[in-house]
Amino acid sequence: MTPVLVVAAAVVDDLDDPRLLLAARRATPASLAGRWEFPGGKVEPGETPEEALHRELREELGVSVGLGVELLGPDGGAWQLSDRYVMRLWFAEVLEGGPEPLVEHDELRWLPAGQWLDVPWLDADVRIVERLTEFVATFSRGERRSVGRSG
Ligand SMILES: Nc1nc2c([nH]c(=O)n2[C@H]2C[C@H](O)[C@@H](COP(=O)(O)OP(=O)(O)OP(=O)(O)O)O2)c(=O)[nH]1
Repeated sequence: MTPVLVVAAAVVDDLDDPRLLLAARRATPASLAGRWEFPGGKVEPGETPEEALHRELREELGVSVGLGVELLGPDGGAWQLSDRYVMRLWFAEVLEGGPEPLVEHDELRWLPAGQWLDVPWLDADVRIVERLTEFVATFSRGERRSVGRSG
């Protein structure tokens, strides 16, 4: 069976110099409640992944965002979450709105640099947060600190 595509965002305070990372604590379903994740969700038929991501962030957090670069994963460019789900993840910056935990989440937290791994992420997200941390550190050492601005 082809895995379902989930799209999500590493929302940071500033795409040009990311320090704070937004983590969202799941309220549902019971099996995932209390664990932290990247806001996002499944791509609906007829949507591009980027359209789905903008919709999910509006619905879940009440924000509109600008997208940065995609954090490519080891599984054909994506991140296998389980037998059923594969995820693609983009950096994003809030352009308008909250963010607030409107649905699915009961808490949002801006994690400071150096503390991005300090909440109990969903199991499949741990290696992604590790990669994200490395990626941002590499950028910060380079001349250009931006993690992009693509739409
Ligand atoms: N959004 C999101 N889902 C994740 C992450 N890590 C992870 O394992 N998942 C899993 C949890 C879910 O079993 C699955 C689908 O995500 P979802 O439940 O947010 O999708 P959705 O909002 O479209 O769901 P639904 O309520 O419409 O059914 O992906 C993550 O970082 N973000």
